[in-house]
Amino acid sequence: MSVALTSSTATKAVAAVNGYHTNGNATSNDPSIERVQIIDDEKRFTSDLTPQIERWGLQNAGFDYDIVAVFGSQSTGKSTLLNRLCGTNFDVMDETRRQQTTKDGRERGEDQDFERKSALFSLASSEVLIVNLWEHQVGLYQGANMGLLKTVFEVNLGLFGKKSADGRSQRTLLLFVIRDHIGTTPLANLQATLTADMNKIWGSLSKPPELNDRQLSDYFDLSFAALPHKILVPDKFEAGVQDLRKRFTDKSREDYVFKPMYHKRIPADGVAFYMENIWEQVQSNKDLDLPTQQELLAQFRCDEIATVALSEFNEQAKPQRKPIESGKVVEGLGNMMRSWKAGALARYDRDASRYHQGVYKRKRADLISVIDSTISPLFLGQLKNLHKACLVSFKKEMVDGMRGDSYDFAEIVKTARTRCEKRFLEGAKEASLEDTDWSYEEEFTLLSEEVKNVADQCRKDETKKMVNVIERNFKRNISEPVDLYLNKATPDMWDKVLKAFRETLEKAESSYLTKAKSFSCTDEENATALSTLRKRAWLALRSKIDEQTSDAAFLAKLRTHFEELFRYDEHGVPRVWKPEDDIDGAFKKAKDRTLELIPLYSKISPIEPSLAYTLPSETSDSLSAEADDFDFPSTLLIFSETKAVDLTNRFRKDADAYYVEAKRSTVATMAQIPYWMYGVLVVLGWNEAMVVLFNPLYFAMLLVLLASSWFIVQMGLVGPVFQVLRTVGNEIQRQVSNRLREHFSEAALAQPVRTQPIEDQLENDEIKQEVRVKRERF
Ligand SMILES: Nc1nc2c(ncn2[C@@H]2O[C@H](COP(=O)(O)OP(=O)(O)OP(=O)(O)O)[C@@H](O)[C@H]2O)c(=O)[nH]1
Repeated sequence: MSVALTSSTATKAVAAVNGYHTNGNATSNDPSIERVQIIDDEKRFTSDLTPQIERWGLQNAGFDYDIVAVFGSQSTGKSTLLNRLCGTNFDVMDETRRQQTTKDGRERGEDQDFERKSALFSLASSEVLIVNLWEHQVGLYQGANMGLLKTVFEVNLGLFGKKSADGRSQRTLLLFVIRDHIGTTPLANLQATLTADMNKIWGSLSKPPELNDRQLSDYFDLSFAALPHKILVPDKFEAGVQDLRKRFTDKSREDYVFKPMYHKRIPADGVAFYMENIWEQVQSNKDLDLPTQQELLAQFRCDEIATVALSEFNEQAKPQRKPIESGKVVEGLGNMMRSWKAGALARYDRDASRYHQGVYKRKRADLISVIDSTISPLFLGQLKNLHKACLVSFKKEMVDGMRGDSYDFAEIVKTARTRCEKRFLEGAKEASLEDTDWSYEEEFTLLSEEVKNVADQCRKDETKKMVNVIERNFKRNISEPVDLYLNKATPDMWDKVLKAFRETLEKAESSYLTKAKSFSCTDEENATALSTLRKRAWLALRSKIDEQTSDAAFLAKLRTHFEELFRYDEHGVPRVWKPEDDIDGAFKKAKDRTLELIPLYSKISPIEPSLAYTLPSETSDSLSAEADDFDFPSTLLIFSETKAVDLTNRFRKDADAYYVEAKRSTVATMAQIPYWMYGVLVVLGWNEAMVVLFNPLYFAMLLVLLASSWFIVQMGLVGPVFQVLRTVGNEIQRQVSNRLREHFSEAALAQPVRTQPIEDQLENDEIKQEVRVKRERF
C-alpha cells in the first residue's frame, strides 16, 4: 500500500504540502481512500493523521507501507500522475479552465522559507521523490525548478549527511518523470542531461566541511521515466503510466522503486508522530538530526506501547489482588504471572521492536522492571499466605497424628514438617518468576522456625500430658501401700512407706524415659521433667499422708490403737471388766502407748537412714504455670508441736470416755442378780413347777411352747422374735409407766440409790465435769 504526498514547484512548494490535500473533500465515503491535509494553510500539523492512518488500516502495518512525494512545477500533471500510479483521488485541474489545484505561492505571498521547509519535509518523510517535469524543461535550470532542488540537496545533506545510529546512510530515490515526451530526444539523452545537471548542482552545493567529499550517489539514486503526451497520444500516455505503475507495485522488478533501503524504518503507527516532529523541527529551523528524531520517536512510541501493554497486564493482574490480600493461596499464580508478563512483553515486542533498537531495549528493560514491581506484591502476598496455610496444615497434621493412644511423636513431627516444607517450597518456586531477584528464602526460614516452635510446643504439651498421666498412675499406685503402712503404726512404718515410694517412683521414671525417647526430648528437658515428676510424686505422697493424718483420721487411728490395747487382751479377745480388774493400770498403759504414736506420725523419718528421701528445695514444677514456693524439709513435718499437743488433748478426752465406759460396765456387772437367788427361786418355785408338769393342760401348753421355741430356733427367727418382744415390752413398759406416773407422785418414785459418783474416780477435771453434766442431764 502506498501513501502519496505531493510537492510543487519552486514557487508552489509551500502550497505543495497543503496542495496535497487542498481540495481535500473526500470524493468517496470509503475511509480507506479518504484524504487528509497534513499541514494546513496556517502551517499547523494536523491532529487527524493518526486516526486517518488507522482508518487506512495501516496502524499495525509496521514497515509495510511506503511514502512517495512529488515535486514539480505547477500544473505539470502531478495529481494526474499520482491518481494513476497510486490510486489516489486528488483533484485534477479542469483542462478548460487552467486553474491550479495546488495553492499558489501568489495566494500566500512569496514565501521562500515555507517553500524550502515543505520541500525539506517532503524529502525527509518520503522514500521516493518524483521530480515531475515537461520534456522541454530538461536542461533549463530555472524552468525545471532546479534552484529549489539545489536547496533541497543542500538541506538534505544536513539531514542525512550523518550516518544513522545503525551505521547506514539514509538513501532516497529521485525518480524523474519526463512528461510529454515526444520521442525526438531519446530518454537516454535526457537522462544524461539530467544526471549531468544533478551532479553540477551537487558540485555547487555549499557542504559542511566534514561532508565535503561526499558524492550525490552517496545519498541519492537517480531513476528516470518518460510519459507520452497525454492530449496528443492519450492511449500511449495511459499505457506508459500503467507501465510506470508496475515499478510501484511489482516487487519482483529490478527497477521497483520502493526498495527497502529507501525506507525510513518508521513503523506505521509512529509515522504521524515522526512527521509532526520533523515538521516542528523544520518549523523552528533547528538543525535536523534524523537519528535523534528517530530516537525521540522511539522513546515516545515505546512509552506509548509499553503503557498499553502495561494497562492490559494490569487488567489481568487486578482480579488476583483481592484473593491474595484476603489471605488466599492462589493456585497457579506463578503460571498466571508468567503468562501476563510474557503477553505484555510480546505485545511490546510486536509493536516496539521496529523502533530504534537502543531505545526499544532500554524501554523494554523499564517495562520489565515495572511489571516485576507490579506483581512482586502478589508474589510476596502469595508467600505469606502460603506460609500461613502451611503452618495451619502442619498444626492440624500434628493434632490429628496425636489423636490416637499410641503414636510416635518424633515420626509425626518429621512427616508433618517434611510435608509442610515441601508444600511451601513447591508453592514458592511456582510463584517465583525467572529473571527476577525475588527470593523466598527469608519466608522459608521464618516458616521453619515457626514449625519448630509449634513442634516444640506440642512436645512440651505432650511431655506435660505424659508427666500428668504418669503422675496419676503414681498416685494410684502409691495410695494402697501408704494406706496400708500408715494404718498399722509400727516403728518402721516410714521405712516401709518410703521404700514403696521409691519403688513406685522408679517405675514412673523409667516409664517416662521410655516414652520420652520418641519425643526426642533433650537431656535438659528430660532432667527438668524428671525433677518435676519427682517433686509431684513427693507431693502426691505427702497429700496421701495428709489424708491419712487428717485430724479425724488420725484421732480415729489413735482410738483404734487405744481400743486394741485397752478393750482387747493380748490374744485379741474383748475384755469384760470385773470390779477386781486393774482398769486404771490398763487404761494408763494403753493411753501412754497410744500417745507414743503422735511423735511417730509427726515426722517422716525412717529408721534406716539410706531410705531417707531428699529433694532440692529449688525444684520447680516447670510443667505447671503456677508459681510455687516448695520447701522440701517442711514437707517432712506432719504435725507441729502445737498440733501434737492439741491432738494429745483431744485423744485424752476420747480415752477418758473409754475409761468411763469401762468403769460403768463394772457397775453394771455389780448390779446383776446374785447366784444364790436362783437357788431360792428353785426352792420356792418347786411346787409351781410340779403343778405345771403334772397338770395335762399346763403340760400340753408347755409342750406347745417348747415346740414353738424349737421351731423358732430352727428357722433362725430368734432375733426377730426377741425384737418383737422387746418392742412390745417397751411399749407395755411405757404404757405402764405413764399410768403409774398418773397415780403416784414424783417424790414417791424418785428414790435414787446413793452410790459414790463415778466422776470422783477420774483424774481429769475437765472429764469429771463433763461426766457430771451428762449424768445430771440423764
Ligand atoms: N499536456 C499534458 N497535459 C497533462 C498531462 N497530465 C495532465 N495534464 C493536464 O494538465 C492539467 C493539470 O493537471 P494536474 O494533474 O491538475 O496538474 P498539477 O500539477 O496537479 O496541478 P497543480 O496541483 O495545480 O500544480 C490538467 O488539465 C491535466 O489534464 C500530460 O502529461 N500532458
